[in-house]
Amino acid sequence: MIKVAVVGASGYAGQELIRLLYQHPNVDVSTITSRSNINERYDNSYGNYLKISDLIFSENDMEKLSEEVDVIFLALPHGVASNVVTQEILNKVKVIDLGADFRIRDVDVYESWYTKHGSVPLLEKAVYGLCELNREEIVNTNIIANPGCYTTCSILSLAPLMDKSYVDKKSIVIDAKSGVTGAGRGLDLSTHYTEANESIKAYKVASHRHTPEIEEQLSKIAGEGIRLLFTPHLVPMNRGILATSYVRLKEEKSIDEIYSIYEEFYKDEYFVRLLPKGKNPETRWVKGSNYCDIGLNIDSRTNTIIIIGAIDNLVKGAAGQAVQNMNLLFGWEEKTGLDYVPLFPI
Ligand SMILES: NC(=O)C1=CN([C@@H]2O[C@H](COP(=O)(O)OP(=O)(O)OC[C@H]3O[C@@H](n4cnc5c(N)ncnc54)[C@H](OP(=O)(O)O)[C@@H]3O)[C@@H](O)[C@H]2O)C=CC1
Ligand SMILES: CC(=O)N[C@@H](CCC(=O)OP(=O)(O)O)C(=O)O
Repeated sequence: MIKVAVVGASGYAGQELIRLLYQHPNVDVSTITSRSNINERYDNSYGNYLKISDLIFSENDMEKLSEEVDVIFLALPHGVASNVVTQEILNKVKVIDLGADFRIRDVDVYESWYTKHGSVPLLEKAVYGLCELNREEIVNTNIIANPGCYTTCSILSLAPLMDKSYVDKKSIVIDAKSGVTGAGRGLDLSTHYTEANESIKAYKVASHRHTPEIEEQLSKIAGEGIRLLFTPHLVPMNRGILATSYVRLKEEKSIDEIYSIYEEFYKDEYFVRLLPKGKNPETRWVKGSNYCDIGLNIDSRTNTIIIIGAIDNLVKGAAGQAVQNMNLLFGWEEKTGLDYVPLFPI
C-alpha cells in the first residue's frame, strides 16, 4: 500500500481523484488539503462520502506532505503548482500535477498563454503524462504533467496521422465541446445553471490555452511545427468532451486505409476504443470511465478525414489519467483501479 495526498481536494478534479483512489487496491488516501476548508470533514463538502470517508481537510503544506506520503496529486489552478513544487520535494516524493504548469516545455510559450512560471528548471524534468504516447518517459520521472481535458481527447484523436506525409498538417481544425464541470467548482456567472443550461456557446475563440499544448505534442510526433485551429464550446451537460477534428488529405485515401492506421496505432491500448466503421462516439458512453472513444470518417467530396473523439473530462481528461500515470510510476497494471463500465444512464 502506498500513501497519497490530494492537494486541492475541494475541487471537482480533486474529488474525482479521491473517488477513484478509494477504489484502488494499492492506495491509502491519507491526506486531503484545501485552503478554505481546513479542519472540516470531506463529507461536508461532498455528501457522496458519507459513511465512506472520515477524511478531514488539512492545509496545503508541501514540505510536510513530502515527508508523509509517496505521491502528491496537485489539483490546483494554473500558476500555483509551479510555485510550490521544488527539487527538494521531488527528491522525497512523486508529484502528479493535474494543472497546466508543467505541461508545456517551452517556457516562452507557457508564459505567453498563461503566467510567469515559478520553477523553470523543473520544466525539463517534467514528463507530459499522456500515457498512450509517453509511457517510457513516464516511468522514469518524479514529476508528471497530467494533460488537459480537451488536449487529451484532441491528441489521441489526431496522433496516428501526424507522421503521414499524405496528410495536410496545415489544415487541422478541432471543434470541441465540454460539459460544465470542465470549468471547476468555483463560482462563475458563465457556469451558473441558468446561464449555461439550454444554450451552447463557443468561448476563448482563437485564444484557448490548450491550443499550444496540442500543437507541442502533435509537433513532436510530426517532426515539424504544427499550427492548428482549436475552438472550444460549453454545452449544458455535467461531464464529457466531444472533439471533432478535421484534417485534409493531399491524396485520396479510403476509410479502410485510415482505419487500419488507427487500429495498428492503438492495438495494445486498453483505454482507447476505436469504434467500428460507420459509428461515432457519444459522451454518454464514456461517462465515469477512463475510456477515449474514437470514430473515423472520410468526406470524399472535400477529401477530409473527420475524427470524432469522446472522453469524460474528469476521468480520462483529469483524475483517471492521473491514476493511470500513478499505475505506470509504480509498475502496476495500467488499468488497476480504473476498470469500470461507464455509467449509463446518467
Ligand atoms: N475540471 C476538469 O474537468 C479538469 C480540471 N483540470 C485541472 O485540475 C485543476 C483543478 O481543477 P478543478 O478541480 O476543475 O477546479 P476547482 O475550481 O473545482 O478546484 C480548484 C481547487 O484548488 C484550490 N485553490 C483555488 N485557488 C487556489 C490557490 N490560489 N492556491 C491554492 N489552492 C487553490 C481550491 O480550493 P480552496 O479554495 O479550498 O483551496 C480547489 O480545491 C486545474 O488545474 C484544472 O485545470 C484538468 C483537467 C480537467
Ligand atoms: C468548460 C471549461 O471551462 N473547461 C476548461 C478546461 C478545463 C481543463 O481541463 O483544462 P485545464 O486542465 O488546462 O484547466 C476551460 O476551457 O478552461
